[in-house]
Amino acid sequence: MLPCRIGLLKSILKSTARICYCEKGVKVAGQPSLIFIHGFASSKRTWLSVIKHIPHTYHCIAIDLPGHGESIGFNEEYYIGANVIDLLKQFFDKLHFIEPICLIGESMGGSIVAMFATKYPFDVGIICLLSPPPGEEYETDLLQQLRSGTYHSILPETLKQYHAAVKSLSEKKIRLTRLLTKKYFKTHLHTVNQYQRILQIAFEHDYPNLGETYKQLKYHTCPAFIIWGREDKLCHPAGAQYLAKLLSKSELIIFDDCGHLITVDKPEETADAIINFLERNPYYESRL
Ligand SMILES: CCCCCCCC/C=C\CCCCCCCC(=O)OC(CO)CO
Repeated sequence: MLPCRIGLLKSILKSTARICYCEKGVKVAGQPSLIFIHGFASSKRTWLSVIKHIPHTYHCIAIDLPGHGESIGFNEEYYIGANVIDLLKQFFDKLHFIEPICLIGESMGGSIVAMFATKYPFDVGIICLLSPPPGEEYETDLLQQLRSGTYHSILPETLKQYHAAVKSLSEKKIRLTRLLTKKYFKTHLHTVNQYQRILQIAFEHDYPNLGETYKQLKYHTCPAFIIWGREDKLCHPAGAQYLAKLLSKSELIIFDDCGHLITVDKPEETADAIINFLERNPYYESRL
């Protein structure tokens, strides 16, 4: 089991921010720490299924983003990408990593990884992007629907919407027991308004600039690993090729029988693929 810690930050903004995180292993000289960033309306918990397959010799940290999981004490300013990036920078500085980090982000977390890498290139040694929203050029119907303000496909509020959401985001035959469903409605329903705000702000501020953000990545020389699910209905799989072309040292893997939720559909395969990529891209190369 991963111990949970709270990193208390005197924030750049008025309020005090707390980033809650889980940690496995210790920092190792010559090896990047792996930092996992979850997607929208998710939390560090989604990574546990992946991290349990990462060898103990690696240092892993999974964080809760502002407004998510057990990270608390935020105001709306923290839902603006630039502020999230600076908050993460402060947080990483406090942890005193010995090497440039390996940043791994799923979905919206992947966009955050891309934004972080463009703003603080020297802090980052390797990036892994798991089906990030590829920007307006590659928009799916589902994403268009979200952008126009209909959120139930990822923020279900009724039992029917909940079943439909799970079905469209994952290829796994998840047996929705009453316990699982009850848990969702207990933990999520009261935060629906907050999540809606996060989406509104993201679509207003950062989403329109995603194309530009990804384009800036082409000046980035760190190795980049892109992972996608062939059956992704939310973030278009064409985004995989698009990003792979933009990034100079990139590699791409597309999982069959895999929807948008890669950490649900292919947790072990994801861990294995990331470790394999890291071992084929030794840390010293990323400094060149
Ligand atoms: C904390 C505030 C961060 C603000 C920074 C925003 C930067 C990104 C800009 C726009 C993203 C729009 C979101 C598109 C849908 C994401 C789908 C997604 O994450 O899927 C989840 C399941 O819900 C998978 O785990």
